[in-house]
Amino acid sequence: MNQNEQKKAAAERAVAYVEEGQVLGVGTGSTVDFFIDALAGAGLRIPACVSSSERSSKRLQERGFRILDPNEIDGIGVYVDGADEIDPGFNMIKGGGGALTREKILASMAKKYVCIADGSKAVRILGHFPLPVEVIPMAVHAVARRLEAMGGRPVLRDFTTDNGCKILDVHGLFIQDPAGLEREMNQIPGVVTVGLFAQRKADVLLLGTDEGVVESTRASA
Ligand SMILES: O=C[C@H](O)[C@H](O)[C@H](O)COP(=O)(O)O
Repeated sequence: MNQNEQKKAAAERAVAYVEEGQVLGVGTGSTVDFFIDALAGAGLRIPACVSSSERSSKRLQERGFRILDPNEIDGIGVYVDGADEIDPGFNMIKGGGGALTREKILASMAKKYVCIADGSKAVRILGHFPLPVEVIPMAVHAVARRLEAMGGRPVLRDFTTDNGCKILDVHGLFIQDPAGLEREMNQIPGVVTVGLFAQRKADVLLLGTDEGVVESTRASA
């Protein structure tokens, strides 16, 4: 299977995790696009969705799904989203599509996070993929200097997020302590969200591979 076929296979498998009658959390990205299409074809009874981006909301609405503001609900049963990298402990780098802040909010509201990805996303150590950091526009230079002092090489993305903020993609990191780095970067004034998901990890991983979809559950310890 090529990369897109792996994404599609993982996305289609995720439909089995959707709980009928419950509000569904939907992330952002090319793998999630496949998921939305598969969901639309499945004919499940889904009262509404909350989504992590304008892009996904639009795709969902075009396929007949109702979108709610997360402020209108108390929690999410299942949240389905992709990842840019995921390590054996299910720590992730996310935000390649720029939706990291809303993704982190929805992931934090969800009982179960189902991660869908192609095989290239599974890594031993996070950091080959540049780490996205969403930043308040007036703090871009100050935050970039702090990230450089931490050993990274931040590059400003030519992009404005759905929240009106900017993204610094931090190259050159070799992330041996994802939770520690997430905490440390979160403390930098002007940082909205770090695209490291080490405090709220995925619970289930559906990984598309040449041999089919490999399904695994995070060890709770
Ligand atoms: O902001 C985007 C998200 O974190 C995506 O889940 C991530 O970038 C993976 O995207 P894709 O499914 O396109 O590889």
